[in-house]
Amino acid sequence: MFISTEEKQIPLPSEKAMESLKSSPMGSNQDSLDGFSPVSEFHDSPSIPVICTDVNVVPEQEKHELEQSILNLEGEVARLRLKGKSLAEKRREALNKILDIKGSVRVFCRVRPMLLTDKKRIHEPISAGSEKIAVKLAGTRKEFEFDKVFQQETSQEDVFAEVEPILKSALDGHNVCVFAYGQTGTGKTFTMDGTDEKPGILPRALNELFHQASFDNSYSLSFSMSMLEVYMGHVRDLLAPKPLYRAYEALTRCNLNIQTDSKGSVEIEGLTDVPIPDIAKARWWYTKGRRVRSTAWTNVNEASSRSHCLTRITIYRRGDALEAKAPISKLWMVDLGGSERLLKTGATGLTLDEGRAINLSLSALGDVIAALRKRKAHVPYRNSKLTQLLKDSLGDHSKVLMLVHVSPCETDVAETICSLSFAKRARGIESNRELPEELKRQREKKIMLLEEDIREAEEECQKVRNQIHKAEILLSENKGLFSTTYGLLEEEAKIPISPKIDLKEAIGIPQTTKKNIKRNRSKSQPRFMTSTAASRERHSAVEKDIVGRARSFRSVTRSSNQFSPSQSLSYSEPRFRAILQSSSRKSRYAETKTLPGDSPKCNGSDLKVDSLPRNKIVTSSDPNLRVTICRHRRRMSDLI
Ligand SMILES: Nc1ncnc2c1ncn2[C@@H]1O[C@H](COP(=O)(O)OP(=O)(O)OP(=O)(O)O)[C@@H](O)[C@H]1O
Repeated sequence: MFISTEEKQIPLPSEKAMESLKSSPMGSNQDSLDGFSPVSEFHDSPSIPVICTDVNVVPEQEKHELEQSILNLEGEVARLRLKGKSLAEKRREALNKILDIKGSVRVFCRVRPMLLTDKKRIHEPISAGSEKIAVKLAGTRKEFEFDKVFQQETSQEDVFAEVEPILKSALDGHNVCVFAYGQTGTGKTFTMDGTDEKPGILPRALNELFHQASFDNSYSLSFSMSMLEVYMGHVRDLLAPKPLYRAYEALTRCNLNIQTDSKGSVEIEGLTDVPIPDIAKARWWYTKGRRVRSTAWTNVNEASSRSHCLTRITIYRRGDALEAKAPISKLWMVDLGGSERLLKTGATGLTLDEGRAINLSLSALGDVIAALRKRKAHVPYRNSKLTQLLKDSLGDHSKVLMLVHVSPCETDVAETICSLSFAKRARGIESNRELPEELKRQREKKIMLLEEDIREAEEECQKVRNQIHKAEILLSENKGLFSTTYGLLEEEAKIPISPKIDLKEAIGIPQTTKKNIKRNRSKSQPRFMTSTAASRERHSAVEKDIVGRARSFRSVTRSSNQFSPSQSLSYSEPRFRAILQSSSRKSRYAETKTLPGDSPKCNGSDLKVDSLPRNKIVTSSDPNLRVTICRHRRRMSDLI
């Protein structure tokens, strides 16, 4: 018999048996085949030596080849994983280059659309382009430039599309901060949280993180979440369990200490950090945190716009080399307090203090970002709680994205100019020092090429992931096949007489007593087909030898990380052969499922096989197995 693979036709040992059978005096006669049992053990009759050799050695070859196929599939999975890792590295490098060109601090501006509640506009105070925004005030025109300007009609999807690369940086191990800054009512919360119909950056980012984690083959990514609020210079844990009775505990939870360890990593003492194993849990905790914030605001008469709300996602990974999960990065998403009160309010008392606190922290944040953008040696982190909290996420190797929100209303123009000036300062580029057009064009071209590289790497990565998935399915099926078939064979070796019968029991054939089995077996086979003590001994010696060699082969193969190209391609051959042989073996087992008194025979379909084109031959008489073989073949061809 033959099976066709992509590369060539492989003669299977059992085919030799069939051919030998035909050429033998017995094989030339159809009737004489009735006495031939494919499950025969060794038989010592010198008149039909070929049959004896084949039917006894084939199972060992099948076993060896199936084992080889498993090893090759394992090697293939390892090779594909390595390929995936190197593609991911390529993508990471390209993304890093883009972010380096664009700068580790990026500032976007979003103009809120007109609302029904807004006063009717008389003049258009704001005109926005893709990177520039101009504001008219009392006959003067001020122009501001940003990395990106989102006009009034920009959708949440489009905003998120620009934010997404920075999330990938977080997954790549960079600490990341995304800030929403602006006057109250300009859409900070809309951008960060959004609505159910139009989700904002935070829910989309959570989705994206879990989506990316589900793709990650080389590392097992996991996440945890914390939420806190900075109000009047105090740090409050938004996810802490309710401190119902202990006033002291409640107080300390409202004023957490910030520590920096020897490596410069920021620790917030006692801050609740909840694991988020899936998106549903993540959303649940996020909603809880938001609700606590709102409640607190109502209870203590504290406006959301007068505190900063920070959500921290810590990203962990457990890699091949890492036993314990280790945090790799922090992703901060910050809805900053509204800035207008700082300018407008002539408040006294608590309101004045709140205004001062916000004023101080926002200006401290502006100073830090400007220092980072200008790559100054000294960065003034210590000037506010907000910047202390974010110290390790605003420095070297971190990425910062500031989204400045402005109102389109004429009545808010003064506030708008203040916000845009803050953003310009954070951006650290004075108008008169803008890049020349030619340099800009070159940068854009380079970015486009790098983006193309990223796209290609991602597409390739996706293909590799699919291949890994398919190879893993095949591997687990092969392992299952191996353990069902040969696990039982090893068991059967312990029973000296009639070893095949236990296999029948194990594969679900109605049980019969050993006595019956012996009788049936002796009835079902001519005496010359049954194994002798000597042949059994020889069989077991051969088996031991093959198993020993397979094991030593396995250890050699496993020690090697990479398979040669020929191995990676040719694994399909033994794999098919093994499956086919296993199936033919199973079909032979099926034939042993004879009722007492029945004699096993080569049925007509078995004989027809030879008249079929060789590449169409499927040896199994078991329809389930035929399906399995076809499925395996399809998957293997998908893989290549
Ligand atoms: N891009 C937008 N598209 C549609 N509606 C928007 C947009 N931006 C803001 N809004 C609407 O404007 C109103 C104020 O927005 P939002 O509450 O997000 O402002 P804010 O800056 O967070 O205010 P605060 O500082 O008080 O929290 C909301 O009703 C919101 O739905």
